[in-house]
Amino acid sequence: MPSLGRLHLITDTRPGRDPLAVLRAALPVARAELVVQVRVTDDATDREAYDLARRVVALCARYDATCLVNDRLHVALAVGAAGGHVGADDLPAGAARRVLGATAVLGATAREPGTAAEAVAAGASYLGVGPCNATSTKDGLPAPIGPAGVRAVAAAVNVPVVAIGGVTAADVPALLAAGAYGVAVVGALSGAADPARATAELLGALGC
Ligand SMILES: Cc1ncc(COP(=O)(O)OP(=O)(O)O)c(N)n1
Ligand SMILES: Cc1ncsc1CCOP(=O)(O)O
Ligand SMILES: [Mg+2]
Repeated sequence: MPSLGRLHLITDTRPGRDPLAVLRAALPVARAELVVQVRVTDDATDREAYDLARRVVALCARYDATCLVNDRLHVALAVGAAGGHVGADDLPAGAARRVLGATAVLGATAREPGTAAEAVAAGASYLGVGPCNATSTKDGLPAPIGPAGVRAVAAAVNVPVVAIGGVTAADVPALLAAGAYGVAVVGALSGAADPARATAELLGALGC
């Protein structure tokens, strides 16, 4: 399996956003370093998730980028995505691994070392760790864990740790120093005036 990309772009399907335009800007810059996670709002239908994921898989294939699907693993399988990402309200990591198969990329959300180690033992191949900072992109999150929280999780596992939550290029050096392998962003790219440039800034900070 090729190594996991370090820059994870999570689709922003909120009203007024254009996730495919952001993706088209980011892909030529980040290419195989980009992991695109198709994340739709909870009220989106499976058909809407499928239609978006199918288009993302096709775009990613042109650049050797990786497409994952958040939550809806049946959609991941249906579109031939490389894998999926699950959290506390989704299938447990072990069940997700059984659904996706042994070779798929499987991300699991973790905020502290104990649950992180459990997720890895159950089959997670990377961890999404956060929220690192405050974010307006997702409601109901616990308090930010900052680089210190990322450090605690990274020290407890032997899979890539992807830091998430209000992450900007300015945060990346401290997150890497804490043991993060990469970062996952919504707003830093979706809200950027120039998403291609913002992609290049994030990659530069990641040392890619
Ligand atoms: C890389 C990454 N990390 C964490 C999450 C959050 O997943 P989850 O806790 O299941 O919340 P939702 O994204 O499903 O609302 C993620 N998606 N990606
Ligand atoms: C889905 C998710 N899970 C934890 S924070 C977050 C949102 C990340 O978005 P942003 O990069 O805009 O803070
Ligand atoms: Mg989820």
